[in-house]
Amino acid sequence: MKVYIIGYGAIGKALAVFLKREGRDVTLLRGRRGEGAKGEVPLNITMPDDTVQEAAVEVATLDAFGELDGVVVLANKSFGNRQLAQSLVDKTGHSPLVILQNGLDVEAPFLEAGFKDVYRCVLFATAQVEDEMMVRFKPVAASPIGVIEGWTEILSKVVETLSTPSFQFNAEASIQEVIWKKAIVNSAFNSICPLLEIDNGVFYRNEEALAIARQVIEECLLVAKAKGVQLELGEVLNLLLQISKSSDGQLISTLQDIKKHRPTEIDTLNMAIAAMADSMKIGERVAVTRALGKLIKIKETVNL
Ligand SMILES: NC(=O)C1=CN([C@@H]2O[C@H](COP(=O)(O)OP(=O)(O)OC[C@H]3O[C@@H](n4cnc5c(N)ncnc54)[C@H](OP(=O)(O)O)[C@@H]3O)[C@@H](O)[C@H]2O)C=CC1
Ligand SMILES: CC(C)(CO)C(=O)C(=O)O
Repeated sequence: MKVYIIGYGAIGKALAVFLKREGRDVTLLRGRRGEGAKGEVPLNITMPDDTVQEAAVEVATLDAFGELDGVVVLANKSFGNRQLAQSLVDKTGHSPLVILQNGLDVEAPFLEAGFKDVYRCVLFATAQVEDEMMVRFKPVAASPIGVIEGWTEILSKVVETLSTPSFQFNAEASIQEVIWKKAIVNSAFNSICPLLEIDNGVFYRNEEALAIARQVIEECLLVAKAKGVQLELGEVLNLLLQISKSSDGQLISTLQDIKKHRPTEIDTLNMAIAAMADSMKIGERVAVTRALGKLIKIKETVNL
């Protein structure tokens, strides 16, 4: 199956190089319409052992294609989803749409636009753009993909099509639990670290920062529970500490975005949790999560 990856960023470039090197048919599409021309671009991915994987990948714009027939992977930032859903709705036909993004309800714009074959991936890998042609990539574990709307047979095909030795995926039956667990952890990382202007290791180095993260997690767990997703405090705290240790010294995406004067994904993290809590009339129970999210919104706006 042909693979179209939307989003010429860290994750999109890494995935495209690994697929190309395995001989798969892959095209990287610019997420923002009209930017960039069609052609082969040499991309380099630096692995944790400092070896470099290189491939020339076809890069094109979305408007170069009338139809996208294959697997369509979204590796763009979630704030672009509403506009992308409109650009893609008449192009994808029965092609499965696989969303590789952090956050809650990121699939909503596609479901509302009538997409019928939608899969969600929770990424357990980190990628950082070093320069336009170079990305540093670190796999942490296989990244689970689950069905939002679609079929388990197609899910298996998607997992097989996207997996390579360097970037592995697996099929996950309980994807909502994994989505929530990661989104809760991100609501702590992506708000507290940028506000402190500090790297991800802060939670295992500093007890007071960890105490605030714990408050965020406790609040988010109430919302998850009200949504029918049961998670234990201990398992979410463990994931936070595990990521804090394994990405010690690295800057979370929201802090990188703020430093580069770009919009952030906080609307699909803390602000999404606050909005869900409001809609279930438990808005007053997520005061810390909401306040941290609002501070990020202010930091983002004054910085743009
Ligand atoms: N990098 C990481 O370590 C991790 C990333 N993730 C998630 O993966 C997703 C991709 O992240 P990452 O690759 O790091 O992000 P990058 O910022 O590196 O790349 C994202 C790409 O999204 C596209 N984009 C930006 N704005 C818009 C828009 N308004 N509409 C459409 N497309 C847009 C751009 O591509 P173009 O130039 O083609 O427009 C951009 O290069 C995010 O949801 C992130 O949270 C999750 C875990 C780890
Ligand atoms: C927490 C982390 C680093 C894990 O991959 C992440 O999700 C991000 O960079 O946004």
